[in-house]
Amino acid sequence: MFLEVEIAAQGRREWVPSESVPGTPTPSCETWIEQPSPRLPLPQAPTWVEPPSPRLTPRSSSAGYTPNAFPPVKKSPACILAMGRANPPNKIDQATYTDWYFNVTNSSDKVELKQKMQRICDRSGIQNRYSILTEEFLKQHPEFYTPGEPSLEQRNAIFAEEVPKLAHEAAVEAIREWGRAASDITHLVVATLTGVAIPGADVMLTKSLGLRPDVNRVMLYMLGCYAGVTALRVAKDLAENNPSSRILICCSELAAPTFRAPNEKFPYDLVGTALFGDGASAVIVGAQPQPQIERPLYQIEWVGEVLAPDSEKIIEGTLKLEGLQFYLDRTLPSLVSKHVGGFCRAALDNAPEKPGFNDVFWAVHSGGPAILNAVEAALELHPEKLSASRHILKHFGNISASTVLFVLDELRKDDTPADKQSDCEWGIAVAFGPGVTIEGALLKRCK
Ligand SMILES: CC(C)(COP(=O)(O)OP(=O)(O)OC[C@H]1O[C@@H](n2cnc3c(N)ncnc32)[C@H](O)[C@@H]1OP(=O)(O)O)[C@@H](O)C(=O)NCCC(=O)NCCSC(=O)CC(=O)O
Repeated sequence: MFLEVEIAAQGRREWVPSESVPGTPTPSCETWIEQPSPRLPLPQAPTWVEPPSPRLTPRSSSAGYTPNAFPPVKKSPACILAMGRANPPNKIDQATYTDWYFNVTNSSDKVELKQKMQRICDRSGIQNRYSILTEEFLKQHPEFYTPGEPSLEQRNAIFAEEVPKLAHEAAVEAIREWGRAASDITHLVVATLTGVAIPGADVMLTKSLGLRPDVNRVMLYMLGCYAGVTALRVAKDLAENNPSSRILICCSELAAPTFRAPNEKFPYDLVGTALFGDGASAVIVGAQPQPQIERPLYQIEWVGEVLAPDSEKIIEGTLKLEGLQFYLDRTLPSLVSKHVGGFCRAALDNAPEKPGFNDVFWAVHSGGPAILNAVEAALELHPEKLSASRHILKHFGNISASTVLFVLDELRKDDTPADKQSDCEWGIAVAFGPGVTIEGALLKRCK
């Protein structure tokens, strides 16, 4: 217990422990019980015990995965109303990337590591990707690849500008397609794994896009590659609970946080450096589309996520003075393979006909060829089912949270291999990331 006492000599008042004030009785437990404070009521016996949630029950396998407690909303479901994407202008040629990377980081003498990198690039399924990291940029920022050189502060300062800039471009494209004014956006959901800024990219975007100052913002920092679907989940709830709302989602990702010189101690760095690319995606979500003005693309029927048991150490990011260190365990593809089936089955069971895996269209996070192969094999998918995911991997690499939204965007185009899936009414967007988390959305294509 503390008492406020006057320290006369210094003319000020201070809070001191009651034991140090002469004449103050030491409070006993009984004293407290006799004089309950209205601000600290004694605990009451609980009258209602919450049943255990099936989403929080640890499982040894997803075979017994049961859908979560949120059934699809039947009235005014949220729809994707428009989509946009953006990449920086600098295009990487994957075939020559290894030479470029080892030259620019002054590491060409690391012959074995260079050969390993070439093998990873050759097997990456990537032809091109995009990056803000040009040779000129790196000349100005040697701290990005000088071993032991702190670079967190410089990286963050660059990301604080580049992340909203890229998101802005994607958002402008989405708003243009949507056909309404930016000031009609009521909510903004921004996801990124690239740096931390205060205020964040949500504030910069509000200003640069001319959104209303009272736009309601949600910032999703550091989730990982599944955040594109998390943003859809958040937007779905917002749209369905506020039918006139219009939610702008922006995912903006750069590969630069993990860029550094190759190091024998961290072989998984090579995997990230070979796979990750830069890109931003934007999506506008809303319920009750306005006839003649808004053209819904996909209805978001159900969204959910699940944690794979005991998998916290499979994908780990550590923020260091030298940037973000991203550990990717080699068992990730087999872990995805083990759990994706149960999750996707539960998701599809929310569709009226409970369609089979080959009866729907697929937007799978293009995490790497081994991830896509694992999903294809586990679900026994026909090869064309992942054509949009492989197309995005080939032309953009793994763009973290933006990837799955790039794939969804690709799936609505007529002139790509993805059009083989265009006659499926129902589909799934599914992504993976740290946790290990699997997050997915059941979608219905709008005619
Ligand atoms: C890296 C690959 C492209 C390599 O292709 P293959 O598997 O066909 O080829 P391969 O087995 O010969 O592997 C080539 C070389 O890479 C090495 N290698 C493979 N995976 C590795 C890993 N995780 N860590 C360190 N090294 C690895 C192999 O040992 C081999 O080295 P050597 O030749 O010397 O024997 C593929 O394995 C892949 O797609 N892996 C999954 C990548 C991944 O984890 N993606 C998710 C990113 S995280 C994400 O998307 C979510 C998020 O960020 O939130």
